[in-house]
Amino acid sequence: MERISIRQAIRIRWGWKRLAQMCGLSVTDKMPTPLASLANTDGTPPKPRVLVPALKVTPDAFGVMAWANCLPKVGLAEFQKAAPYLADAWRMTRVSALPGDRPGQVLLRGVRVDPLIVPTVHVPTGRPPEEYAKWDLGVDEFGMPVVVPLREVPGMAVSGLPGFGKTSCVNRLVCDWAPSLAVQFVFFDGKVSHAYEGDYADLVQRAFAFCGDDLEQANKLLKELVQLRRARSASIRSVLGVKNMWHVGPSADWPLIVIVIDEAHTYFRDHKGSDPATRKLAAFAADNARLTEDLVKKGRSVGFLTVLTTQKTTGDAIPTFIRDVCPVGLSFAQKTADAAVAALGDDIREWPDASPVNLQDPAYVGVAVMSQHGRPGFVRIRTPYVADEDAARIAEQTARLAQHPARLLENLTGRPVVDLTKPDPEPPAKAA
Ligand SMILES: Nc1ncnc2c1ncn2[C@@H]1O[C@H](COP(=O)(O)OP(=O)(O)OP(=O)(O)O)[C@@H](O)[C@H]1O
Repeated sequence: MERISIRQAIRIRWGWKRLAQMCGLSVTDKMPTPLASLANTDGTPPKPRVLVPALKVTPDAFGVMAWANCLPKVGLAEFQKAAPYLADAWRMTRVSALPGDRPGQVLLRGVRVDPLIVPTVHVPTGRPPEEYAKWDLGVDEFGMPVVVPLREVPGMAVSGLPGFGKTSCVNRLVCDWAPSLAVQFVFFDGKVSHAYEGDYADLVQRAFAFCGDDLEQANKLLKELVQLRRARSASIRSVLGVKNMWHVGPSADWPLIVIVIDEAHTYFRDHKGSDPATRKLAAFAADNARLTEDLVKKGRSVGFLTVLTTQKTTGDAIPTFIRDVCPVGLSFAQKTADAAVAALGDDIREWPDASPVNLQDPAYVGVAVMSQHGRPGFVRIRTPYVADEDAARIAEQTARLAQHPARLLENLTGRPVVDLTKPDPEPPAKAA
């Protein structure tokens, strides 16, 4: 693939001067340079010069990256307008024009093969990540890496039809972060009753707690987590000396707690019926939603990140008061436009090309849609597959790093984590 791209890059470089002029990416400079004026001794008017943007082309497996310098009246907008013609001339599936690495530069990304339909595999290295809370998701439709910073993010919702890669996507995050002592995991898997049955059978070794589809057990574990959240909130100033953990970053003593709630609808779904058993389930579901809301709404500054995955993020699956406070939303294929709106917000209606409804073809297993960071619109991402053996290897290698954050906090404060059933402790009296 790369060899073909090298040949294409050479052809692009050779033909650039002519093509740029034909695509309107040139300017005519009528004013002679001082050197031309000096050289002009016979008095004839100097010829105008045609300037084309300088171009540097680099090939890679998907196609080429080309950096072009802007000229007067030839800027990003002109390159964006010319992109479809460049794609045809360069024999590319798509060419995009983006701002370059520095002002006055434009990056042209040409892809020969569509990166979205080429499945990729990620083999976790087993080394701690260089940066905390950085989520490498995969590549976008132009083969460019997509990274989501999850610092200060309290929650995210991953949705999509069954079998389109939600679990594999979350697996990657867990495998990449598992080698760090500054991250602790807890898994809820609403699809199974016991950890050994489901997708988390191997990863569970790296978690400090696990819960299956039992609503009562989930309620107990969520209560413990809220208890821990409250204990952290009460002691963060005295232990870390700051009000927000992200100002100092997570550490082995005060780790980032990643709560993965897979098949989240299991825990929150409303149970209709008047018999005592159904009423009990409904009460647990309502309480689980309330506790999860607490973790998402109040957990950010004390180091909680809640990851909810479900097939549909409509209000009946994840209560809207939880979904709407998750700043990051990712959607794999969806069946209906309403499901796409629930997952990605109303804006997706204005970007029909990017809608996850178009991803129902099996070629798009592992492809997700996310809103662009700091820009309008949406990005489609090819996420890599993480093999079960690799996930198992990482979990086994890092199992000894799993520690209960409540015990870690008790070591720091010398006090047991407060009981949720007791009222809030009085705030410490202000120093005179
Ligand atoms: N990124 C990917 N690239 C290629 N194939 C993938 C990818 N992710 C998943 N798959 C394939 O799809 C199958 C189902 O993936 P996964 O379990 O992650 O889906 P899911 O959306 O979590 O489904 P469910 O909702 O049923 O749990 C995997 O066994 C794998 O074969």
